[in-house]
Amino acid sequence: MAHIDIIPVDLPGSDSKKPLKFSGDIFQGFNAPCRFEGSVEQLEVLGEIPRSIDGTFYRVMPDHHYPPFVQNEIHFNGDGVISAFKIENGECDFQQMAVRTHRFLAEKKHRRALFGKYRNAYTDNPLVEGVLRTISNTNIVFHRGVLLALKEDGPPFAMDPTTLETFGVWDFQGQIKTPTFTAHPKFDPLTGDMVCYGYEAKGDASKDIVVYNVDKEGRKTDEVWVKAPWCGMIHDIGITRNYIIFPLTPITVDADRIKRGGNHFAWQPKLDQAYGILPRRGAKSEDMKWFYADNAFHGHVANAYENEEGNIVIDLTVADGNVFYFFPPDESRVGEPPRVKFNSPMHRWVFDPKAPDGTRYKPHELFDTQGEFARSDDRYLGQPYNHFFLCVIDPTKPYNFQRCGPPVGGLFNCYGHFNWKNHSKSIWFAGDCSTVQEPVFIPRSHDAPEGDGYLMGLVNRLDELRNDLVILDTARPFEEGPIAVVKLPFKLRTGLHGNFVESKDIKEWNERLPRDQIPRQNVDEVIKAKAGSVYKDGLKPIMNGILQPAANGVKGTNGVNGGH
Ligand SMILES: C/C=C/c1ccc(O)c(OC)c1
Ligand SMILES: [Fe+2]
Repeated sequence: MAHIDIIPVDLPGSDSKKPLKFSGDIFQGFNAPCRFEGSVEQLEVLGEIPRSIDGTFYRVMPDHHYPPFVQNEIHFNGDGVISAFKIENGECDFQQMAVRTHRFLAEKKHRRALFGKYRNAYTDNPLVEGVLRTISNTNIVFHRGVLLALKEDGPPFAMDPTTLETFGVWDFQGQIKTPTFTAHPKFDPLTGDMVCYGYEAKGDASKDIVVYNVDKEGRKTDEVWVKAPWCGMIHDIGITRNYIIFPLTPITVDADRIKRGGNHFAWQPKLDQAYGILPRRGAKSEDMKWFYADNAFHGHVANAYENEEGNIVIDLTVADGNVFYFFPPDESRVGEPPRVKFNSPMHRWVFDPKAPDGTRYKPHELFDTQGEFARSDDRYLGQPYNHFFLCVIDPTKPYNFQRCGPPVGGLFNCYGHFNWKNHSKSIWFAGDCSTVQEPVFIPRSHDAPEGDGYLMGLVNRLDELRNDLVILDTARPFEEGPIAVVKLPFKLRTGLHGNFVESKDIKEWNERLPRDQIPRQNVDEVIKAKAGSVYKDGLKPIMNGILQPAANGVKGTNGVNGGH
């Protein structure tokens, strides 16, 4: 009788011809891989999309293209995929494309994962030593005719707003070459300036922060290098007319932990939170001041401004524990269950920019709600304002655990409209099988009052494994529900940030900056390994958590079988 050999099972990421298989809890239920690129014209619309909405809602989600080979992989380490909802004449067309990062292209060539842990190059397959490993999965912004897909560990990738084609790394015409660039640049509506920065700007674990101003003509007008009191995450900032505020979160970076193949970040339960204050124009390194407050975890900034006394007001959600459970403290005991419930009200801080470095503060005021992903009317960015919007967690509302399982991506079950003026709240509950993703605010018209317009965002229908794009009218109580629901015939995944871009801005820039004049990256060139980048200290990359000292002067081998 014929004998059938069973082929031994290879490690994921090996050269075997085994078909892809995703396993592990970050790929379950609503967060099952999407990996879709393409378009759907004329999505089904319930209700009516206001005809005055003429533009595209771009948003980004992490979506691993290949199954990871590292243990305890995290959602934040997935390839950036851009979804675009183009709205015109009451209709909506959908388009989706992965950002062609160097990492994505290198893995695509080999048809498997080659990059290891989140922000840890020591865990990569030696095949891709020195290849740029950022994945552009955190924000997507429009800047002078291009979309910039952003992740704070690397430079921006530019894309075509119309086709979602990736042009390549964007260095602002050679003006910005630092290795890291924030996912939260701020656009001042009064001056047209872009305020941006990079932390860990001199490599892993460096305390150096670089801060830039790019003016409305695209010229870099300011560059200042400052030091943080420790190397920690600076994910988002606030700007006022004259200052930049840098929330520094007590989640820190340790070079040795990284070299051992550990996590990039670890939560520090005993460390303060800090706020760096820097003048926006003409600042020198020594102008940076740091204020401190008790340990807590920063969410996103709603807005910031200077009040009549010349003090800095900054509003952001702040949680009372480590929201990033996947970056536990170094000393945390194995098997200790991560905390899942936090208080995360909107915090208002009022800082005196003339107070001495090291001054301690308490929150000035709290807005009683539980939420994250604050948005406000971008026409008022950096100026006195009243309206903000949040993804809200209302634990008193029902959740159908039986049908939906654990709420993937967090139990944000409402959109909220808040007003500082009278502390009013208006809340839409998305339903007992639904959660919501970060919304965008669209003004009703250019001269509409602050906060008057529409809130647009993706709802996860956890029972149907589908997304809806909902539109709420901010002039009506949110309790009345959306005025339009755009039905996507399939599901995406938990996303991060997005922005709405008006069609007229895209058209105008298509004329100012013809697409064929934008240089394109060369795929073969960008995925070529640039040897010696991170391993120069005598260590070679590790796989599956095992450190391997490099043989004298010998670089890592070809990585067959995952390089173990
Ligand atoms: C709320 C999200 C924050 C965030 C911070 C750092 C990251 O690398 C990231 O990747 C998707 C997300
Ligand atoms: Fe963010």
